[in-house]
Amino acid sequence: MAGSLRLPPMFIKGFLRHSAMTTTLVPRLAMSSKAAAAEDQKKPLLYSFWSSSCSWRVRIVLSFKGIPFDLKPISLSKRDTNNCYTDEFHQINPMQRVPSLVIDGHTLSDSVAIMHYLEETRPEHPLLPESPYERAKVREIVEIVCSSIQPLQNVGVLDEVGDKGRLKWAQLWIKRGFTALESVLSTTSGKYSVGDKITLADVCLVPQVFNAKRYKVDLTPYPNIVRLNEELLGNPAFSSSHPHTQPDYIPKNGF
Ligand SMILES: O=C(O)/C=C/C(=O)CC(=O)CC(=O)O
Repeated sequence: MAGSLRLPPMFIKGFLRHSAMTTTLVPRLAMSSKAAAAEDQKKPLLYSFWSSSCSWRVRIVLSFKGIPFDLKPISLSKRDTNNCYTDEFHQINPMQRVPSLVIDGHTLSDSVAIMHYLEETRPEHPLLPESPYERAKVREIVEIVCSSIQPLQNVGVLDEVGDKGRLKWAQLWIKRGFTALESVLSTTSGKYSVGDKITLADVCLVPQVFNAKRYKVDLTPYPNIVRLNEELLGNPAFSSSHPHTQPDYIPKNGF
């Protein structure tokens, strides 16, 4: 895992705000300037927004696999000047949302595609189990979050729903999906969502719980989800990439 993960979050946050926004703090401090320049050249660039659950998925995978990267904040809000709705950003992400990752000479978009690319090209610290059955269960959980929950409650959809109904709408789809997830997890989970190793299922679960809290969903009916979320937030790959550690994080309404 990335060597920066043991630094206190406040140090990381302060450093990121005033530096090149890289997650490779400790390795870089120990590097010669020539080695650091070579490292910079091949480092992936992640376009990310602090509150985007899809961006957090990719940050977790990069951290878990120990892949150093640079980060460029792109906002999902039209009110911000660095928003994703510019012609320039359209060239990077045709859906005009985050995340996008520039890596190996390619520009990739859509968090699930990016996660699989990283898993296939950087198999160290695997995030898919070996058994086909367990892989299928991981993919089932990934699908529940990434197809049946998050797309129905993302900011673009909620903006269309409007201020009056947005909280109720977000809660409806999160609760529906969490009821299914809770049932799946009751048969698949060990220490983590599928067995005792961290997988892509966990990578998708934690950011979705963050969204659930944001939209004030009562998590009492979902004890497995709550237990797994607490366990995973103790892992450095999840805590170091948390939205509240991001350089573009703006505390708002206590969230
Ligand atoms: O890359 C994806 O899988 C999806 C991205 C989005 O829907 C944008 C986003 O991050 C919205 C959110 O999580 O609030």
